[in-house]
Amino acid sequence: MTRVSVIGCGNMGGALLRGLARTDSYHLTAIDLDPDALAGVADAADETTDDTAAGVTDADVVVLAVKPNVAEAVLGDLDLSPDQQLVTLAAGLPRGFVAERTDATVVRIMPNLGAETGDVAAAATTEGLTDEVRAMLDDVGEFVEIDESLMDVSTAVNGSGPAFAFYLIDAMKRGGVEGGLDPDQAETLAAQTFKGAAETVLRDDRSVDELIDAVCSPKGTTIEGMEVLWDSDADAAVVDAVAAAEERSRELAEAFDDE
Ligand SMILES: NC(=O)C1=CN([C@@H]2O[C@H](COP(=O)(O)OP(=O)(O)OC[C@H]3O[C@@H](n4cnc5c(N)ncnc54)[C@H](O)[C@@H]3O)[C@@H](O)[C@H]2O)C=CC1
Ligand SMILES: O=C(O)[C@@H]1CCC=N1
Repeated sequence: MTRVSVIGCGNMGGALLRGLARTDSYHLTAIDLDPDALAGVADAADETTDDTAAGVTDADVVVLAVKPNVAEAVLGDLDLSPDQQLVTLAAGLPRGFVAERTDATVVRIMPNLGAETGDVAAAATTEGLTDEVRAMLDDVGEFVEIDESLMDVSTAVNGSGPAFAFYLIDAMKRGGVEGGLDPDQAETLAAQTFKGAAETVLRDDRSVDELIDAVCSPKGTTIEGMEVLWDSDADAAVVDAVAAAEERSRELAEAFDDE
């Protein structure tokens, strides 16, 4: 059983804890200064504490899931040994910045909120990635190994990506509501449609263009909607959103270069 301590049990740390708790492979310690955050993950964790130093002592893997601007202070409270793994997931926080402040083996990852349901899309730096962390990421979804230079774009695509997907689901829902569907039913239909389409892209050998073709019957309904999308800048707006998030990740990283 791998002992995992998660420091910072907010949106991301909480999702990871709940995802790992779905398996029986982990002893989970939740660490946070906020009692409400600890109460929110009490069902998933085996232990909860606001004592960071004590909470990480016996951990095989320590996950640093606090905001980037408090990471340095938290690292100062840790005294980890070389046989421990430190997983950092803060946007923009360079792996080297963390590695300079701990004796533990450090890997940088960019997960997303899908961890909660076992559907994470995560990227991990090849540097510092161990089989123990690979197994953890496997247990909460899918991951790819990348060079750290690609972490900013990964942060945009799969870290921020759920927000972009929520936005698109909401637009689809709005279309349904405008056509007269009940809002709850429209949300179910829109969200389940995105889920099914995502599964198809992941499992089917056909390209996205071929899959679009498979939905478009000749002179049918879909082609009418696709013509509207192809004539719009919808795809360019999504590409721009990814670029803006990527740029912000770079800016966050620059703040650590100055130190
Ligand atoms: N929210 C998301 O979808 C994703 C977030 N991330 C990264 O995860 C990190 C956390 O983000 P969120 O979960 O969204 O933030 P959050 O604000 O929801 O959670 C942060 C938690 O850290 C706790 N905390 C603050 N100082 C602490 C300390 N000294 N010791 C222990 N706990 C402390 C807070 O009480 C809070 O519960 C960030 O670095 C972010 O870049 C990465 C991928 C996705
Ligand atoms: O918005 C953020 O900065 C964090 C990192 C990726 C998702 N949420």
